[in-house]
Amino acid sequence: MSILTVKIEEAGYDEKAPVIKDIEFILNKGEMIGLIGPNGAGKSTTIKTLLGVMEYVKGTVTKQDQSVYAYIPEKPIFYDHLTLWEHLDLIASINRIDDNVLNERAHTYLKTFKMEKVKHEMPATFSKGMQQKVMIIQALILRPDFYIVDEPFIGLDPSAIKKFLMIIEEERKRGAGVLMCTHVLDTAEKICDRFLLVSEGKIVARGTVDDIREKTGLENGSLLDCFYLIEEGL
Ligand SMILES: Nc1ncnc2c1ncn2[C@@H]1O[C@H](COP(=O)(O)OP(=O)(O)OP(=O)(O)O)[C@@H](O)[C@H]1O
Repeated sequence: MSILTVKIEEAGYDEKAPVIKDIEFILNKGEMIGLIGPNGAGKSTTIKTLLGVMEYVKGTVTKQDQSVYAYIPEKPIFYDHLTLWEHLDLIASINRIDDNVLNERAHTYLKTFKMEKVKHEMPATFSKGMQQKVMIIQALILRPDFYIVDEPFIGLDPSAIKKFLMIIEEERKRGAGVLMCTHVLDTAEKICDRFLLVSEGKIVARGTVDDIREKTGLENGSLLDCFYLIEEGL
C-alpha cells in the first residue's frame, strides 16, 4: 500500500531554470527506498520538494490521508535557547503526543543513544554526532508513517549507526516507509529495497540492486560499481 506518491514534473529554485525533472515514484508501507546520486544531482532538491519548501514546483506530492512524516536532516537545526528535553517536549506538543507517551519514548531513545546525561543541556553546544542523534530521537518520538532521512551515516559513531539501523528496521516492521538519501552505498545496498539513482536532476536508473546490475551488465557488481559505471558513462 502506498504512503507517498511523487510525480514531480519539474522543480527548482527558479522557474526559469528547474533543477529536477520527471522524478516519479511511490513509497510503500514498510519499504525503504535509497535516493542516491552524485554531488549536485538534485537529491536535496527532491527532498525539499517532498517537504513542500521548494520555491518552484510543477507536479504533485501526495501523502496517504492523514499520514504523518518525520524528516531527519543532514544538518541539524535547533532553537538556541531550548534544552534537548525542551526540544522533545515541543515536538511532542506540536504533534499532540501525550506526556506519558513522550516520557516513555524519550527515555527509551535517550538511553539507547546515550544522551540521558545531556538532556537538560542545549543541543546547539553538542558535537555533530550528538546533534544528529537529537534529530533522530525527535523523529522517532513521532512514530510517523514515513521517514525522510538525509545522509544519516556521516557523523554518527559506528555503534549509533548500528542502533539507528536496528530501530529503523523495527519501524519498517511496524509499517513505516523510509526514503533515505545517502552516499554510503555499501550500507545502502544492504538495507534498501529499491533505489532511485538521480543524475543531473533526472532518474537515470531505478529498482532493486539486481535491476541496476542488469542495466549495467555487471552481474555480480556492487551498487558502488554500478553507480560508478552509470555515472562515468562507461
Ligand atoms: N539554494 C539554492 N539555490 C540555487 N541553486 C541551488 C540551491 N541549492 C542547490 N542548488 C543547485 O541545485 C542543483 C542540485 O543540488 P542539490 O543540493 O539538490 O544536489 P544533491 O544531489 O543533494 O548534492 P550533494 O550530494 O552534493 O548533497 C545543483 O546544481 C545546485 O547548485
